[in-house]
Amino acid sequence: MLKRNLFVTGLATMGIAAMSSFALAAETTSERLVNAGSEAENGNWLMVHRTYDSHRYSPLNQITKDNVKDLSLSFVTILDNASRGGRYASARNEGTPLVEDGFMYVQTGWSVVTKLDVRDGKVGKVVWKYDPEVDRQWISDATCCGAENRGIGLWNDDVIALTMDGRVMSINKETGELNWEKQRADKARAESFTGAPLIIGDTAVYGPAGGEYGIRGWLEAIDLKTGDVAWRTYTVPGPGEPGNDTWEGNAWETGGASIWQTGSYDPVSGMTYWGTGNPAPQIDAEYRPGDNLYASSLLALDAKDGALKWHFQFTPNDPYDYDEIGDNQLLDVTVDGKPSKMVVRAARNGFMYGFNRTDGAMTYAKQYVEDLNWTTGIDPKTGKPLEYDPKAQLQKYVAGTVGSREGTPGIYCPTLGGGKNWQPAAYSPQTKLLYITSAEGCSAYVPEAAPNPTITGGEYDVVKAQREWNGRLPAPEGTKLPDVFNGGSVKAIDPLTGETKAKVLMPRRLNGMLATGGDLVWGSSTNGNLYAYDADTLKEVWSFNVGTSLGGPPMSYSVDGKQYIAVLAGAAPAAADKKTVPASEFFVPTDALFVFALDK
Ligand SMILES: O=C(O)c1cc(C(=O)O)c2c(n1)C(=O)C(=O)c1cc(C(=O)O)[nH]c1-2
Ligand SMILES: [Ca+2]
Repeated sequence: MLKRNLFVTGLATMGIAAMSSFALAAETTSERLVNAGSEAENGNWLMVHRTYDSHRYSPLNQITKDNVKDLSLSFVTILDNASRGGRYASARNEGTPLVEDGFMYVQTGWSVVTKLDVRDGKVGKVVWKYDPEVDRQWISDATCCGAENRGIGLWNDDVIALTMDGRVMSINKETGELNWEKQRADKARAESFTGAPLIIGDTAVYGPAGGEYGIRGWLEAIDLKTGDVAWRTYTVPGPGEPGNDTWEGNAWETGGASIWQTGSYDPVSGMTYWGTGNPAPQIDAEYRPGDNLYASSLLALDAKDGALKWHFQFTPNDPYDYDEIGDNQLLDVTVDGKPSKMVVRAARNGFMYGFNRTDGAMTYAKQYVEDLNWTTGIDPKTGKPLEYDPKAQLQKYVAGTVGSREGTPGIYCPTLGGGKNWQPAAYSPQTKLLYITSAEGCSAYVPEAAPNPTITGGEYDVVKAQREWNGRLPAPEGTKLPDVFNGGSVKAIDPLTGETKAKVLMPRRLNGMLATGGDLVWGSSTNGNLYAYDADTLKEVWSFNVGTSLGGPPMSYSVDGKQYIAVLAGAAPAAADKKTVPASEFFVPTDALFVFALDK
């Protein structure tokens, strides 16, 4: 296959003297990544959640509550035609741009990587583009959610990027040339890569999406010096391994527990924290009696060898599609006068959880969504939902919330998509609050028996399986959903207790959060708006509509002392977006970068 590399500046043909005028980017060493939150890196954003603790906090404070009214658009770069394909109206560019010393790196839906020179603040100059020429038809036909990307990584002189059709690529940062690529996800099983890799030491850590159609999930580290696999840990235990008995028969082989949002890393302990997706099939638990470890769980692993140190399962035998892939914030705090190392997580099942991140002991679980009906609470001792029955093979939770193949819908809140989904949270060390964006409301579905038994068995035609079956049917006409608020929210939560301190309700959740040093919190929407909120009150203090659906969460960087806010467009508008921005109905999905700064 021909690989297209467009060296836009023509750098390759210039002399050495001319080249020296291009400030060669410094190496992204592992030391810099460990210190990505230090003052020396204030202007940079070197990994998808900015720092290993996943705080998505930029200390830049030029833009404040008082002057944000003067924020304006600095430049726009169209990155591609909208990554349309197959069943989907557009790509979902859910990535966070990375910025290192005035150069930006982004990846869009069809896995194309672009390097831009953003130093002059007036235009995003494309330096190079690398197009891995992914199998677009396969992506459109066989993946659950279309052409999606949640970001990339930087390691030394290279960009580390994953493709939706399952490759790990190392691309030279200066030249945009491919160093090497490895096919790591199994297309025959519909494994694909949608989450960003996490660079730890000389490895990249990542795992595949594909939990909707029966993969056996895994997390893997690749040695970036050699391209060899350093370790792979399956997120569903095999025969003889602890937890395999939580799957009836051979259901473990296609048990899901995929990985599609990037984990966190504690460089002091060497532990890395990742969430896993739903057990497969997503709604119909009758295919997989048992708790289904380690699906819908938080895993703590040794980053050196992938050994599982502890796990916590949020929704055992999950009958709601409550994937728990979401981001996890690491916090070093003082509780009752004692230092405490925590990991916190707003779970898709509607509860905010705190854990001791050394041993996994749950410190609290508190409801954060407006409405939740599938359980009456979480047992503070066991961490299990109160209705959990350790002897049952199929959990029923609160009556009426789990549907049956016979046609009774399960009516449950939060919705199938959560609660909080992949859209990442941000934590501000100034306000000591965690900012999340969540869906509010309820869903109703009927589990759908597979038309033939092989469809859940792994040896199937993934494209045919996608067309024939998605494991659930809409509830029968006339089914009444609980009469509750239906939409989205942004909430400020005290991560030590799970208590909600401020909130704003809206028709649809945002694409993830950013917190900045000027006491602002930022979010972007498929309605085309970039929003700034007061970090204390969540009062909206500024917004701007870009005229096309934004897809990714915002980030912040600086060049020569000037602070910028950047965000990716590339998504389809939703019906609810019309409530806030009527014109969104006619938005044309566009793969683009929007960058803002104070106009002075
Ligand atoms: O189980 C999986 O492997 C898997 C993968 C993905 C994905 O990679 O986008 C999503 C989901 N599940 C999912 O359940 C879900 O709600 C979802 C939303 C989105 C999105 O991009 O907005 N992706 C996914
Ligand atoms: Ca899923």
